[in-house]
Amino acid sequence: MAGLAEHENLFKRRCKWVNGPLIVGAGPSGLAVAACLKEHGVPFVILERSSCIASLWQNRTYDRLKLHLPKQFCQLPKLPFPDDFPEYPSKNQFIDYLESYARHFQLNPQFDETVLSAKYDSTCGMWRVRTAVGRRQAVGRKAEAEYICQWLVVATGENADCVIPEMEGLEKFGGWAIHSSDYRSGEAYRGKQVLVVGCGNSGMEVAFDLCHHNAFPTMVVRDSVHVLPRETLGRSTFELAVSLMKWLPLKMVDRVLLALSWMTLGNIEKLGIKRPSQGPLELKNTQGKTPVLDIGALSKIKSGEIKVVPGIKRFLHGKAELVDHTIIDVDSVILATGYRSNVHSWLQGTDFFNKDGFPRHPFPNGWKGSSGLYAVGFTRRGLSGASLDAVKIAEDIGRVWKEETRQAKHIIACHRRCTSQN
Ligand SMILES: Cc1cc2nc3c(=O)[nH]c(=O)nc-3n(C[C@H](O)[C@H](O)[C@H](O)COP(=O)(O)OP(=O)(O)OC[C@H]3O[C@@H](n4cnc5c(N)ncnc54)[C@H](O)[C@@H]3O)c2cc1C
Ligand SMILES: NC(=O)C1=CN([C@@H]2O[C@H](COP(=O)(O)OP(=O)(O)OC[C@H]3O[C@@H](n4cnc5c(N)ncnc54)[C@H](OP(=O)(O)O)[C@@H]3O)[C@@H](O)[C@H]2O)C=CC1
Ligand SMILES: O=C(O)C(=O)Cc1c[nH]c2ccccc12
Repeated sequence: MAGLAEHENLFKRRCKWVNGPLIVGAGPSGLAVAACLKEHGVPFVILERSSCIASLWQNRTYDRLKLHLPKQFCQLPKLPFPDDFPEYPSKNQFIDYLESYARHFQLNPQFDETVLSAKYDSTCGMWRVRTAVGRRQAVGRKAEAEYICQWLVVATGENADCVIPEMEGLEKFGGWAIHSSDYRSGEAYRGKQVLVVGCGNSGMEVAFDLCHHNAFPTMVVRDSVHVLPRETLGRSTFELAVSLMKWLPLKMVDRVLLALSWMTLGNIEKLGIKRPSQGPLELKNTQGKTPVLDIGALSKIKSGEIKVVPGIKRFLHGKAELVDHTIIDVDSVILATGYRSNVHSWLQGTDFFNKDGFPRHPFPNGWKGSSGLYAVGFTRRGLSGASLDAVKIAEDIGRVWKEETRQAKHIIACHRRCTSQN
């Protein structure tokens, strides 16, 4: 009976055959794979839950945001940034580039379509992907669709959902409490005591922006973090690290980076910011924890404009109690507590992804699963990692596509010959 009900559901949904791969997500990763597939002559469908490309960049970032790696590490395959872009493009320049990238390659994602589930059907050797069609905020029942495809490319990103930790008493706090992805600028916080929870790149940059709007930020550093200057000796620290990696082992590069950071930033432990025991690149590679590339927050911490406090024990009305039992006044809270992958909420029946929604096999082996499954943008290596994945995936699918097309043409030609002879 369950089988019959499932069949009836299938007929109620719109069912579509995808000629080529189905790509889930129209962020930089999904766009990069699609552009590379175009170059190989492979058709595809891109599904995107929001109403625009690169929704993380367009809808969930603050105004002050700039790329924090130099531009050559952030451009997508096959189309470089315009020559007049600065070393660190602004968020709007990056969005303009992505829009022109999508136009140039005529990628045309299907917007407002959220993938609800995807499962490999071994009886037909195809992926079955269920979606909800319509705006996320739309009221009423949404239409559903089902796609059948040979290849499934997961491009939903490392930052698909916000991490909002459970914090005792937050419901009693009474003031504004938002995630950093909802923060645009410090304009609305002028003169306010703002508690920024988290000290990754988002926490640091939000606290820095708040200073520029005459708010009074206090940043929670519950554990440890690496802070590196964005530039060392007039050169990008990241670029320097990439160059050193060609000659030195990772641990040695970490030591050089830490020595150079000490020269530029001084001893940050004196400011209440403990450094992790692993080096910055080692920590990024093993745990995915990105070092902070400082654009000015540290000097605000030194000057006392940004205060640093240890972890939070609980919230009270208009206040926060810290783990050292100090109680501080707080008008607003910004949770710069990071993001997580959402792959587990929709991809079923495969152990290719681990419990955190990242490929089980780390870089450079996490881009290809079995049965036509691929992952792009889960290398914890930012946009350059996504570009590397995209090129490999398109080559791999392109090879099979070419062979299958050749075989299909051969069969059609044989069929034509047979029918013309009879
Ligand atoms: C604030 C911020 C700044 C960053 N700056 C840099 C930088 O300077 N340099 C760098 O290299 N990296 C940077 N990163 C890393 C970042 O991960 C990449 O920049 C990039 O956005 C990743 O692209 P993506 O396409 O993999 O993921 P995303 O940009 O997150 O795109 C994924 C897309 O999938 C869609 N999606 C998710 N779930 C579904 C579903 N179920 N159905 C349909 N669609 C779905 C989402 O709506 C989204 O549009 C930054 C990240 C953040 C948060
Ligand atoms: N300019 C740029 O290009 C920018 C890039 N980014 C990138 O975006 C990605 C996400 O960055 P970000 O949003 O900062 O997230 P991260 O995951 O890097 O940082 C989250 C922070 O929140 C802290 N945290 C989590 N839960 C709690 C809690 N309950 N109490 C106290 N602290 C908590 C974490 O501490 P702990 O480590 O102890 O868990 C950590 O300091 C990164 O890759 C980053 O590099 C972000 C902003 C700007
Ligand atoms: O900004 C990010 O989140 C990135 O992942 C970019 C990035 C890739 N490798 C790094 C090493 C050090 C600092 C940032 C990055």
